[in-house]
Amino acid sequence: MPETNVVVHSDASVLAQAVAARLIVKLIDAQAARGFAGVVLTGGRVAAAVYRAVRDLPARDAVDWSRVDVWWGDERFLPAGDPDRNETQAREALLDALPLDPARIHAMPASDGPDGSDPEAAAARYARELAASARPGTAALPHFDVLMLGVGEDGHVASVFPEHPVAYETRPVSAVRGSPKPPPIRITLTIPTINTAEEVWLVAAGPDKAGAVGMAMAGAGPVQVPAAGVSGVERTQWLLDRAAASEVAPKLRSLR
Ligand SMILES: O=C(O)[C@H](O)[C@@H](O)[C@H](O)[C@H](O)COP(=O)(O)O
Repeated sequence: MPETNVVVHSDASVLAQAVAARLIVKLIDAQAARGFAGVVLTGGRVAAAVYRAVRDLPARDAVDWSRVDVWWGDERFLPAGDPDRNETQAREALLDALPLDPARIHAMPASDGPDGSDPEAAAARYARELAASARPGTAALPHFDVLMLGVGEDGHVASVFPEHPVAYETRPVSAVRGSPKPPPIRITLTIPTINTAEEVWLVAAGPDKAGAVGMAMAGAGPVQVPAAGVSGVERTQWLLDRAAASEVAPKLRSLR
């Protein structure tokens, strides 16, 4: 039976440190169990703080980074190297400091890549890349040990926005046009794909996220609040600071 944990930390800085430590342990355990680990990164300020905390933790060297597959949950559809790309920000905050196998860093296509400015073609390309790394016996997806998500003020996760057509998508990867959060064109894993991850971590900090987090945990619909529609096969972790947890029913919290 999948479980849901809610862990509330005192502030955004402690949250980032705690999530970084949790991620390192998760990757170590995954490698001990299966020899490799798959992590799905996201974008945003909270995620970037976690990446910097991982970079600065000496325990990071306990992970065999050469056997970690790095995927993205979503990407802003911009030219390669654009500072607003989630890949660019993750590389600057963490990945460039790690002895990763470049072939195991699976960035989503850029808008100046092989598919040019066609986000649908780029989304299809990423779906093929996922399928090429799929677990034996599954159709289309690799094993994601942990899939990280930020939470938007409107309740979006990755680039699945409330009431947006992408919230109904069942294909593994989708283009997103008209994103309410700039830039307007993105690529995203869809909710069904997100929900194949062994663990889904929703990481949120600050009072502006309290409403979305509160609604998601109070049973809002997944189209109105996409954060309500995600869960890990084994575990869903809500990793919050006190401000983001301020509208979560006290009985659902485990204060740290
Ligand atoms: O491309 C993006 O912007 C992210 O993938 C997005 O889903 C982000 O995680 C949330 O909007 C939270 O962002 P903050 O942590 O900056 O609030």
